[in-house]
Amino acid sequence: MSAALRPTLEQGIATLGLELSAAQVDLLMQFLALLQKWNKVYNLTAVRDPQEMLTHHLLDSLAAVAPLQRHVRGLPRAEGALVPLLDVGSGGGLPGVVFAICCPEVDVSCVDTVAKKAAFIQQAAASLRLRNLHGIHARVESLTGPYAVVSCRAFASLPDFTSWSRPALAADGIWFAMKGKHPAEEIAALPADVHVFHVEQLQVPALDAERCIVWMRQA
Ligand SMILES: C[S@@+](CC[C@H](N)C(=O)[O-])C[C@H]1O[C@@H](n2cnc3c(N)ncnc32)[C@H](O)[C@@H]1O
Repeated sequence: MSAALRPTLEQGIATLGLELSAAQVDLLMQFLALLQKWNKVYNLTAVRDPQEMLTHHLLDSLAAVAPLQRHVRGLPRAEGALVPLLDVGSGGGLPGVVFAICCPEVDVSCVDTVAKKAAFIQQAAASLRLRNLHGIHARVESLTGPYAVVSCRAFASLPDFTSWSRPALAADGIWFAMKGKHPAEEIAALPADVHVFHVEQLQVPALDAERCIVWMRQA
């Protein structure tokens, strides 16, 4: 059934200007199928309609891929070394699994307090053969890094996200928070030692909604 959604996915990828191989598109479709299958058992996301899963989850996460790639490709790193990224409160793997599929140069750890969600990520890593994807069952507050990038989507307020994940962030790392409309009040509530250096507007294909990435670093 989800094969019928492939043209919409491919159209979205083209609109976003992403250069993904046919194998990566296959993996995104397989991930969508896994999410649909295991959502019935594990209750991974409230979104149940496959078309809506594609637009609200996959395309929404894909909209953040080019900004992430731009950042990661600008980082100095030894040849073959992967950039460690922690996706906080990843739930059913959004955006973490999408990042692992689209950015092989990034090593993605998805942390969630709910055991079955972390187990789903481990299962997805095994069945999609993604060696750069890991599920961690923990509270983010208990993790230490260092991660060069700490991301989240639909997780918590910016003050909570940054204070809970600060021990996991590398000294020169960045926070990458996916948000709806510009979160001016949350930004105003951040402590002085968290510096917002960019709020980047995103356009999600086939979704008429406001989206942005709040880029932050330790001041
Ligand atoms: C609203 S869901 C968002 C899931 C996913 N990021 C998405 O965009 O669909 C928030 C997730 O954060 C997890 N969570 C809440 N508090 C957490 C904590 N302190 N550490 C790690 N995960 C947490 C929840 O279990 C839940 O799966």
